[in-house]
Parts: sequence; C-alpha cells; structure tokens
Amino acid sequence: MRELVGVVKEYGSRPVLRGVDLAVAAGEVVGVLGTNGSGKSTLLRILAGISRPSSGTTSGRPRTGYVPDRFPARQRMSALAYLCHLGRISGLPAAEARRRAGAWLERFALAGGPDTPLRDLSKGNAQKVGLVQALLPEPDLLVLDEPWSGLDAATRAVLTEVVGEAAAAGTAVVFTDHRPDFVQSTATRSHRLVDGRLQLLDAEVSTCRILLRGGEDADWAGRPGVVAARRDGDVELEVAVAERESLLLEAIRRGCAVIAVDSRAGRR
Ligand SMILES: Nc1ncnc2c1ncn2[C@@H]1O[C@H](COP(=O)(O)OP(=O)(O)OP(=O)(O)O)[C@@H](O)[C@H]1O
Repeated sequence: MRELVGVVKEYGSRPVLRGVDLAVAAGEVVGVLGTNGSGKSTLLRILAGISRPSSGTTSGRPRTGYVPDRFPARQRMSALAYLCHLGRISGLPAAEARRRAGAWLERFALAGGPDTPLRDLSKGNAQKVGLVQALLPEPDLLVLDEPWSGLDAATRAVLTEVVGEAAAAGTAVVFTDHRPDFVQSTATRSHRLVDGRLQLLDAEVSTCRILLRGGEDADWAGRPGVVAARRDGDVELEVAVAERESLLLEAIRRGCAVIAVDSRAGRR
C-alpha cells in the first residue's frame, strides 16, 4: 500500500533518517518507538506524503489520514464547521461530512459539544478534532503521531478500539508512542528508530508473575496474555504486562486472593 525504500532525510546537513525501509500493507498496525528527537515525526510526515525525503524512494498513494504530534487548533471556527469544511475538501457531500463529523465527535466525547470554537479547546479535545479529521475520509492509511498522548483514559480506550476496527476493515495504521509494552501489545509489527534506521522488534513481551490463592477454578493457561500457568496449591501465572490489570480483575472477580505481583519476571 505504501513503501519507503532507502529513505534519507537531512535538515541542513544533519541527517535524521539515514536509510529507512518500511512497507505497510492493508490491515497492518505498525508501531514505531524511538527516543525524543530520533526522527519518528519526520518519518511519519514522509509516510503521510506531506514531506519529501532528501533521497530514497516512496511508492503507493493510498488515501491517507494524518494526525500530527501537535494539532494546531487556533481558529475561531467551530469544531464541527472545521471538520465539515475538511470533509468537503476531501470530496464528501456536505450532508455526509456533517453526519460523519458529528458521529465521530460524539464517539470521542468532545467536551463542550461540536459547536465549540477550535481555539477554546483544551489540548486533549483539540487532539480529538485532529483524530476526527484523519478518520473522516475513511482513509486506507492512517498515520498517527503519538495519538494517545494527552487523551484521558476513556478516550484512550476509544482510540484503541477505533484503531482495531480500522485495521479489521483493511486500513493500514502506523503510529508512534513512547510506551514499549503498549506498542507491542497494540501493533501487529513494531519497530524502533535508532540512529536514523528502523529496527524490527521481535514479538518479545515484558512479563510479570502473579500469585493467586483460592477462588473459583479457571483455565488460566487459555486466557489471552497468560504465557505460563502453574498450579501447586496456589496458582502462579506468568502474564504479559499489557494484560496484567485485566487478568488481576478477573482473578478478583473469581474470588482469588492476590498474594504477589512481581513485575520483574522477565521478557519473552
Ligand atoms: N523542519 C525541521 N527543520 C529542522 N530540523 C528539524 C525539523 N523537523 C525536525 N527537525 C529535527 O529533526 C530531529 C528529529 O525530529 P522529530 O520531530 O522527527 O523527532 P521525534 O522522534 O518525533 O521526537 P519526539 O519524540 O520528541 O516527538 C530533531 O532533532 C528535530 O529538531
């Protein structure tokens, strides 16, 4: 769908990307990690087609929705009017643009409602408008630069759901984030940008140990996120850190006592 080969990007004479190869296919969710200033936003701008590489090639021109790391929302226009305007520019009939924009704003629970002027929006609410403008044209490729940052817990969960739905519908998603466990549990493929090049991360996940006593019996080994389960009176589970909270909740619901949670269990 979209491919970068040998992409180099220099600002002045300083190379930020030094030869990036990245191919993204329909339905994939690609996560990109990297330290501050490593070039993630630069890479995503090139992927989204709004910045040109200094050298190397890009191919594929999917319909793309892009959320920048900072969404500039300084206009007096209302959120809904702004989104309708962008929807029209992307070729949607006015009524359809209005319907889609209204539905997305409701799903993301824009505080103040759709008629709030953009310049009055908080950072998180402006981010929601940024997300909606990217989703509005039903893109084939979604390029999301730290899209979860600044959102409250409920909206973060909605966005995770939306990314999963988009991928299931065949949209390719590429996102950046700073949380390795989150990236690896959300993405179907994860990379780290180091020294201007992309490293592929294996499916390694951080695990932790949970010790449970009593409660109802359960097929713990069959639960998502459980890497190993041992029963020796107590139940000892090795679980993916990303699933720790949901498994603890389930254990408590089953009446188990949580004897220990050791977050230094290791990596698999
Ligand atoms: N338009 C630009 N002109 C000059 N230098 C730039 C420009 N955009 C980015 N840079 C520089 O390129 C480097 C990579 O920036 P980039 O924003 O891509 O990193 P990042 O990995 O997204 O960082 P962060 O995690 O802090 O968002 C930084 O040193 C930055 O200062």
